[in-house]
Amino acid sequence: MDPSDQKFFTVIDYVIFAVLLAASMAIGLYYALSGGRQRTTQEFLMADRSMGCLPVSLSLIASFQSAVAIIGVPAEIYRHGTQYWFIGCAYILGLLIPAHIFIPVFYRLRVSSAYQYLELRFSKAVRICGTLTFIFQMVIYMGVCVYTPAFALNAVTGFELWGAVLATGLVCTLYTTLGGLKAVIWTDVFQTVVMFAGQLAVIVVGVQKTGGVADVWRKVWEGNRISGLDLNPDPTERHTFWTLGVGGVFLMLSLYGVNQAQVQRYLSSRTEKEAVRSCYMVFPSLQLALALSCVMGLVMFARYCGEDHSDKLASSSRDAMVIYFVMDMLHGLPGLPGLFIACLFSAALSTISSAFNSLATVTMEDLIKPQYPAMTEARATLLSKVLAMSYGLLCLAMAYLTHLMGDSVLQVALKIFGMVGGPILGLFCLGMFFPWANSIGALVGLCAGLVVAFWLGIGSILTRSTRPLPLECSANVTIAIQTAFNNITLSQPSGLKRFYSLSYMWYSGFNCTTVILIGLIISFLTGPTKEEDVMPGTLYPLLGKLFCFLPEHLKKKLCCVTPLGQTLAAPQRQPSQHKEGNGLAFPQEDRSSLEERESFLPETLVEYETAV
Ligand SMILES: O=C(O)CCCC[C@@H]1SC[C@@H]2NC(=O)N[C@@H]21
Ligand code: NA
Repeated sequence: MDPSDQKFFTVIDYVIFAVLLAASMAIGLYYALSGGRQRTTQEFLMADRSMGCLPVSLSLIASFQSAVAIIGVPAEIYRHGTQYWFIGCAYILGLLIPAHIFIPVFYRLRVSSAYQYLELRFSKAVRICGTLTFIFQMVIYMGVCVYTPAFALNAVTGFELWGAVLATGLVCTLYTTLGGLKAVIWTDVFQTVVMFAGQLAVIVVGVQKTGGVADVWRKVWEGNRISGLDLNPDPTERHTFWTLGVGGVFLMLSLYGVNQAQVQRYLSSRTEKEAVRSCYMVFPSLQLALALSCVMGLVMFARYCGEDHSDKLASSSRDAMVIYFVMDMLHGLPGLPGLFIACLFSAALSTISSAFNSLATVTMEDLIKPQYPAMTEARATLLSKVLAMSYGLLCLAMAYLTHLMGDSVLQVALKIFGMVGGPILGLFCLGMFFPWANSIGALVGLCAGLVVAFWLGIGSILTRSTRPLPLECSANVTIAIQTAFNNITLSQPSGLKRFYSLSYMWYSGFNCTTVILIGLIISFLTGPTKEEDVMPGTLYPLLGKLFCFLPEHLKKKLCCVTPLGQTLAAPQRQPSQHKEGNGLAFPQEDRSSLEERESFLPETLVEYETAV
């Protein structure tokens, strides 16, 4: 099927795509004109802290399930087999730890941005560095997310590339700017449904066109795409149970534990229990999303492995071949290509809108408001909208930068999370689990972690050794030859080369550990913080729980055993606060008022304790 002459899209397909954009716009407009009409930052950025756990859980998934996963994961499965599916094992701890450690800490401090925690625990400088690192990470990630669907479509169907990027970027910027977090969450819900529907349609049609489930399974099995449990402990092995199941936990924590986009959703929940429940509800839907994209890769393998499509497939980039497969399956079924396009752009829009909104929030809360505490609510809300708009335009520029990256988009996205998200995760862990850590240690730890992360990341790109091609799709090659082929041990890299060949799935864990180690060493060298000097509510007694077998007096000396801080009541009005309404008051109070607030036990804490 030659892309040029095929008429891919009938009118109905364009209509479906247009309906998706229009529906997203409508939701944005609805929230701009209803409720508080987005007149306060409390509503615009925090959805009035009124959200239920179902929309929040679907929005949590949508934030980091973009076209990158929908295109990148099937391409991954097609080339390397189902080893990647083991990342699903990382979802267990990757969601339990955020639910029972990070959410309680953030929720009880009643912060609006995750980085306020860093000021409470360390200092304003640490907060600003954390915020800037987050902004850097999300701006690059946004570029990948806008670019992926548009580029892949253009490569296969000639679908107007920059027109699609502009349409996506503008529609997304508009409804995010108009409707705030409420609009972003509800469009995420709608877009997640479209995302699942589109992938399901491709799988059903694909299986049916490839001779049914039995045939698909046989072809996939013979092409040995079903990877077994690979327990190879070698950390330079790209995908094994350890790199995905354990390394993946750190990746998940950097996203679902401390990433502002997710923290903002937890904080927009009605109660702490709702936030914890929404985190639990992410698990089944995330497994479903992973299964859909993996099965899509298997069906694609079954479809093409027998026949020789390698010339056409090889011509387009590895990621675009997924679109090639989809168009091959769906063309001639009016409406379905349009549904998949809508699915692709829904995945992109829901991620980009979350990124815009979280970027506007942290820029407002962490960089601007502390400088202008007397800013009026109206001006602050207007500025937040201007920020959402400007981040939208910046993202289009980043999309062009992605054009130059060239690697598989899934790999690029996961590397960004590992290189930048890992150190941020390390910063929060340093603050929450180690009472001795001080501000200097945190700052030096973060900087050192970022330097090492970029040294490793860039080093791995520059020294990318041409590993033996993975199992090619020649079904008739006997497994013996394949395994022999795969076991060709390249001259095992040594020293620095070995360091550069660390699997990218270990980046999050490696960089997080670097920040913690360096942060602790510097803290001890510059005078460790005493536990009683730490702001209450900013420590989690992880070490106390891990060493629960130690006698009490040893535990007291060794590590913090203070129970987790209590839910602090809604922040009192402060003289410095602006006149209208109680905007995003965050705990700038001095220690005394915090202790005073600690005195009573607000309902949410009791509720939470009984729930868990
Ligand atoms: O889809 C993307 O935009 C990024 C790729 C997936 C990011 C990680 S992988 C583990 C977790 N599961 C998801 O669906 N997203 C995150
Ligand atoms: Na998404």
